[in-house]
Amino acid sequence: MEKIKTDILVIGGGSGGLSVAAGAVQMGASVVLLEAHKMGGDCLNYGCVPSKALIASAKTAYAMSHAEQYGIANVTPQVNYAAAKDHVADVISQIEPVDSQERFEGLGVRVIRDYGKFVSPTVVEAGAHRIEARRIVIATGSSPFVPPISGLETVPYITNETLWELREQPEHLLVIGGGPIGMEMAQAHLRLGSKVTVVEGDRALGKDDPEMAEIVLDKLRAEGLAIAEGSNAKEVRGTAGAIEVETEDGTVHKGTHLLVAVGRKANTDGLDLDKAGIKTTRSGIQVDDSLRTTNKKVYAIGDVAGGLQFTHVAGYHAGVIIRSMLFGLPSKASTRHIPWATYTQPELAQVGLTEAQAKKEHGSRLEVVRFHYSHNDRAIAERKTRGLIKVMVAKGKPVGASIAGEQAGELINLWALVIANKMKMSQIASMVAPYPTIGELNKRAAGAYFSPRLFESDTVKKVVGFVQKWLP
Ligand SMILES: Cc1cc2nc3c(=O)[nH]c(=O)nc-3n(C[C@H](O)[C@H](O)[C@H](O)COP(=O)(O)OP(=O)(O)OC[C@H]3O[C@@H](n4cnc5c(N)ncnc54)[C@H](O)[C@@H]3O)c2cc1C
Ligand SMILES: NC(=O)c1ccc[n+]([C@@H]2O[C@H](COP(=O)([O-])OP(=O)(O)OC[C@H]3O[C@@H](n4cnc5c(N)ncnc54)[C@H](O)[C@@H]3O)[C@@H](O)[C@H]2O)c1
Repeated sequence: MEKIKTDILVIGGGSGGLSVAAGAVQMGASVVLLEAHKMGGDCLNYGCVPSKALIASAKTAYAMSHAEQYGIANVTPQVNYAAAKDHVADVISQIEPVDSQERFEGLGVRVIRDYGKFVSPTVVEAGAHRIEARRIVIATGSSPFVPPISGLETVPYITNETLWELREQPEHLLVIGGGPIGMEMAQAHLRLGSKVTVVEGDRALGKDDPEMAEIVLDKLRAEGLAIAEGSNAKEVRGTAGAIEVETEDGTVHKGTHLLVAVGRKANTDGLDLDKAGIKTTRSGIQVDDSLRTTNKKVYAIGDVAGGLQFTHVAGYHAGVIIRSMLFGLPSKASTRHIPWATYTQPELAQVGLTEAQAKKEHGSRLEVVRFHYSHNDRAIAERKTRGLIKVMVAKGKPVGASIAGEQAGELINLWALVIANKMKMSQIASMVAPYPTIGELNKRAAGAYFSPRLFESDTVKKVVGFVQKWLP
């Protein structure tokens, strides 16, 4: 058994772990990184990257069959599902070097490709290595949650881990779960030519503002997606190619393939957390505001910490703990300014408070401004007028923004900056945006906030009238 002493030990080489390792080693700490499976974790190998690559194939197919509105004949795309998966694999391979063992070793990180488990509060064992560290970071991510649906264990089903290996195009894909994974993959498959049925126990895209989610769901339905909401899957049966999902109300949905996307389970099994005095909750490892576990020398970040589960959150967490681990400075994680986006078309994005949350928090002080995509010239030119931006404002400052529409995931960036820095609506209104861009929507939302103050105010009218009388 090789004994290693290090400043920082990172368990898990995904979005969170790699960010900590790269940052810490480049600032002078000695770092050991354990990765039991693939460098890059879920995002690169089974999550964000492959899903967005498949969405790109699906968008292309959809554009080909909906070209007529631009004066180009519609064509039926000849989809080669296996080739689309080759495209997905190629995209992963282009990004892979950034997360590779070679790159991290080049930075000075000692990378051990083995599974880590605690043997004491400051010592972790990984294969033939025993690593003692001053600070330990658990960044082991999450895995697909397999729900206790009767019969599921007997039926072949796909998760986000196995979807990318599937080469035969599903004739009819059944999706259990209408969250971001379910809806992104449902629309992608629909546009690639599969029939798709989503079975959702509650409300599809249920973590987002219902008014905004409905804009996206309307479009998905119009494209031909079958979405059964309020339909909890109770039983699954059948064999490969002939699968049935029965919901609690007795409805039976039939399909050829089944994708299960009902949320995530934190990867804590096998870490022997009890040997290090680390407690867990139902959603993951218990952490305080500074992302410390119940063992003060151990931090947990990213999906395993059980909060918002996004790559940019794992990266943000890395920054928060580097400040405290390397410089001993107080550092707290907040969720207030964290945006997210779902990459259906139209996209759905959120930062800060939703309208309902803002009403609860700010009551009568809250003003909600809305601006529709149908008034944006670029959206009209592109024929992408389905969409809405909604900004929640309290005392002149945005406290939340929700966007459904073309490039919502890009547009939300501005509001993430504004909310993170507690900026005012007047600062957005003073921005000059190039014409004609979809991005003008952001400025027009600020305009919608000020318009009534300027154009419907008797005082303004009186002042202008008075000045005009006297101006030479
Ligand atoms: C289909 C899908 C699409 C997604 N799309 C997006 C998106 O568009 N945008 C977005 O922001 N987020 C997206 N996400 C979420 C994103 O992938 C995760 O939030 C992110 O990967 C979490 O990073 P992490 O570092 O916490 O965990 P991971 O990236 O999963 O990394 C954890 C790593 O730890 C390793 N590991 C686990 N246990 C051990 C152990 N004991 N010893 C050693 N190594 C271990 C694992 O092998 C893994 O490599 C998506 C997720 C899925 C499933
Ligand atoms: N664009 C992105 O950033 C992106 C994309 C995909 C995933 N992700 C991340 O991955 C996480 C997990 O995504 P997800 O979609 O698996 O989870 P989710 O928790 O967001 O959604 C799961 C859905 O499944 C439903 N459900 C649960 N049990 C059911 C049952 N028996 N029958 C029918 N419906 C059932 C739930 O009501 C819920 O709506 C997300 O929360 C997000 O953090 C992000």
